[in-house]
Amino acid sequence: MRLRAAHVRVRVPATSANLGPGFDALGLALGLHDDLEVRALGSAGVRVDVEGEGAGEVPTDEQHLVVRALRAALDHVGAPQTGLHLVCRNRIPHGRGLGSSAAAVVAGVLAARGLVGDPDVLGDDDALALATELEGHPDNAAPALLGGFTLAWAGERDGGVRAVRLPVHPDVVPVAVVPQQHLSTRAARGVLPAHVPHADAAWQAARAGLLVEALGRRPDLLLDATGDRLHQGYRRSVMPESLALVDALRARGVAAVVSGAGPTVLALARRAAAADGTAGSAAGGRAGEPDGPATDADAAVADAFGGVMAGWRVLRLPVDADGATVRTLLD
Ligand SMILES: Nc1ncnc2c1ncn2[C@@H]1O[C@H](COP(=O)(O)OP(=O)(O)OP(=O)(O)O)[C@@H](O)[C@H]1O
Ligand SMILES: N[C@@H](CCO)C(=O)O
Repeated sequence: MRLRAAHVRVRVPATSANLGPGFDALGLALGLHDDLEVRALGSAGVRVDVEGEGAGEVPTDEQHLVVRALRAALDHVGAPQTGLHLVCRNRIPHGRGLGSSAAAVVAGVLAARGLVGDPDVLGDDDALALATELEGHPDNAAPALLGGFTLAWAGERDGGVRAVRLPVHPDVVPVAVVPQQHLSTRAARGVLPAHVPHADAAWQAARAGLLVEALGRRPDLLLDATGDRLHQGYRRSVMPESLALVDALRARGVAAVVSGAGPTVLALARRAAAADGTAGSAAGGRAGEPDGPATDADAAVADAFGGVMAGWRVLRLPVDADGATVRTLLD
């Protein structure tokens, strides 16, 4: 096995996992992306340049998550290691529940796919298995890789990770309400109990099934379909403001959930019937950030803030239908 390409460009979407009832299983790709450029160098070693999210915070050596995933993928397929120069242009906030770590892992795996340049190597199944192994759970990795709304599970016979894409109704607009506060997934998983009541598991199973129907064909059912009893309540102590916002939005009829391991709140809103063309967002997203169409949740989001959540950003994002992409550059 040899490397057939020396310069590749990768784009990976943000993702929101769980979506309420689908803990560690359901996920949605969002129109907010990290871009990565990788050059294989003749010399050994690694150089990492980071712009945007994570700049000055993430390691810029062999410990960088994209580098670790890329090297793991090269080893996995028996390709040679190489010197690397990475340029990371990051837009996905870190430690906020928008799948930044899965995006970094998937970016590294797809960069390896591009460098190897063999269509039979590191296909989607293999890439998902490897990304899941590195990330620990598949619910962000699957939509980051495949795009859209995904369901991931462990196969009955071999335990291997599988994923399918499910339809999303075109009226659905995900609205991410993103705090400044970081929370690591590790910390948010640390407060979960080892066991949950059987009645809660049964209650949740109905909602997880309903969510597939609601997101695909019946957005009017999204409020019922996004209920959760298996993780969000247990996490209240480590993200009280997020859960207060979820409660306030749900009380106003908005299908709000904790995005991934939080603390971002995700509302699965609907495109407003008569879009008023209003740009901007309830709490003022930053210049240059994506800002989708007006939704039926905008007034509730503005109202639920109550003036106490300064610094939170509201991002109306499209669903990303493409998933991760890799291109080989000739130079
Ligand atoms: N683009 C990146 N480059 C390098 N390291 C990254 C990158 N993105 C994330 N990381 C690492 O992953 C950490 C965040 O991962 P974590 O799983 O805690 O949160 P998340 O992935 O943003 O949220 P969630 O898993 O709940 O969606 C960062 O603090 C950083 O160490
Ligand atoms: N299912 C995961 C998503 C975060 O990566 C969790 O909630 O811990």
